[in-house]
Amino acid sequence: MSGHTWTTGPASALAGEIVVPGDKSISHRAIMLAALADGTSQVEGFLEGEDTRATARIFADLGVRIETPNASRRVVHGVGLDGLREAARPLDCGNSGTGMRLLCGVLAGQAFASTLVGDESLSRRPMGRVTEPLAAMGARIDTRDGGLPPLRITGGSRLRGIAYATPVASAQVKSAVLLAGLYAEGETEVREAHPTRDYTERMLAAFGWPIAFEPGRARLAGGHRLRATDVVVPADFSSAAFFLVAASIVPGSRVLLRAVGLNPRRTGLLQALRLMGADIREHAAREQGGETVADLEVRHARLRGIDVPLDLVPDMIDEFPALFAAAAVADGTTRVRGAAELRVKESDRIAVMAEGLRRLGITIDETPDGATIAGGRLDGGEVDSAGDHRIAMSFAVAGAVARAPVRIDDCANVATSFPGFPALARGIGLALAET
Ligand SMILES: O=C(O)C1=C[C@@H](OP(=O)(O)O)[C@@H](O)[C@H](O)C1
Ligand SMILES: C=C(OP(=O)(O)O)C(=O)O
Repeated sequence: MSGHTWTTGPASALAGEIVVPGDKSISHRAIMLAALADGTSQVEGFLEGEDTRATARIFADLGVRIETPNASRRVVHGVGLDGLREAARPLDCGNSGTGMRLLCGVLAGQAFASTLVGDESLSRRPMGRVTEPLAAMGARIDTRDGGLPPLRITGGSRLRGIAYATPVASAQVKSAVLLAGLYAEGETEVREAHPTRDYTERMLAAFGWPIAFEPGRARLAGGHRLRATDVVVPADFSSAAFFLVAASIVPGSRVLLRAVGLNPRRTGLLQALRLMGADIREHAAREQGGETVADLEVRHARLRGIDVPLDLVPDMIDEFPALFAAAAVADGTTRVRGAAELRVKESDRIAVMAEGLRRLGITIDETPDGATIAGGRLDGGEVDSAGDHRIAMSFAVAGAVARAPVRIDDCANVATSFPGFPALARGIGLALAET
């Protein structure tokens, strides 16, 4: 396991080629759909993170045989849509909102009861956003304190399809409803005011389930089967993001990130960084497992502050901690609005980033749905990641251009999405020590 405290020091030019691990969103979904399919599926490029391993462990607890012939590969012996068995213990989603919310949809359709639990952070995250539409479909799910985990899903309910307009831009909510829709009578439709990542839709289609989808709308009916399919998981853009920012801000840098997934619903940060003046080029764009991937070459550039366009927000929702780090060292002011969702992630990412950047001498004003960040020179100091993987990695990157070492506390959860980050970071020249 990676150390719990990191110290980063000033870095000179970053250089090298790296391959970041597999996409977290796709890895979760690959296990879930392969488990519910008829036949055996291979998953290649599976993210060996704690979040996605928790999902695989849960399906094993539900009676699915999952083999690990080697790291980053899973062989999933699907049990068919109605082949899951009641687990002998509560199902532990760990730190993963994606795992818990998508599983809610799957488990609402089972004949048996299940309990979903999570770690301290996940136990504070809102689940009403999935339990409410699932209840409207006929599911019975009990929560703690009006919407928090643990979740007790009664099972055995007859589900009915619904037409649902999501009140928050959330691929997790959309996916939970669509997955319950597999078990529902009639048609299930989800509409979104702001389109979100469409991996559930794409993967359902790849597993042979009839589904119609376009940005902002997805529609399917119950009563079909999933057919085993091999899945190739591309490298996670959200993990690449830290290196895009690092190489952009450290003078003299040139870093090549190989075969990064560039689903348009994920690459808002790429556009935001380019608006800030970043020099990021895409090479050898190609298809891999139904997704576009490309090699990203990033060179140092002088960044300037921007007003982050509102329509980019859902496409970069996990990248705001990294964007805040870039904004902190850019010339001028960066304004983020329309990003209230950041307050209900693994931590309150607006508050935790603001607190840490202030400790490093940056002026930042919080608003309920964003922040105004005055770019400047970072001092050294001590910051707390609040156990949030993306905050820890963002400060590790920011520390490379601070005047003095930055100590980052509570970094163990980086293993949830990006095991091996410290070694890869050191490999391109970041000075990162773990204790
Ligand atoms: O569907 C997914 O795989 C995810 C959706 C997003 O969450 P929301 O649906 O809560 O926006 C994102 O933050 C998370 O990291 C992964
Ligand atoms: C929000 C995240 O994940 P999840 O919701 O799955 O915990 C994330 O990885 O930044």
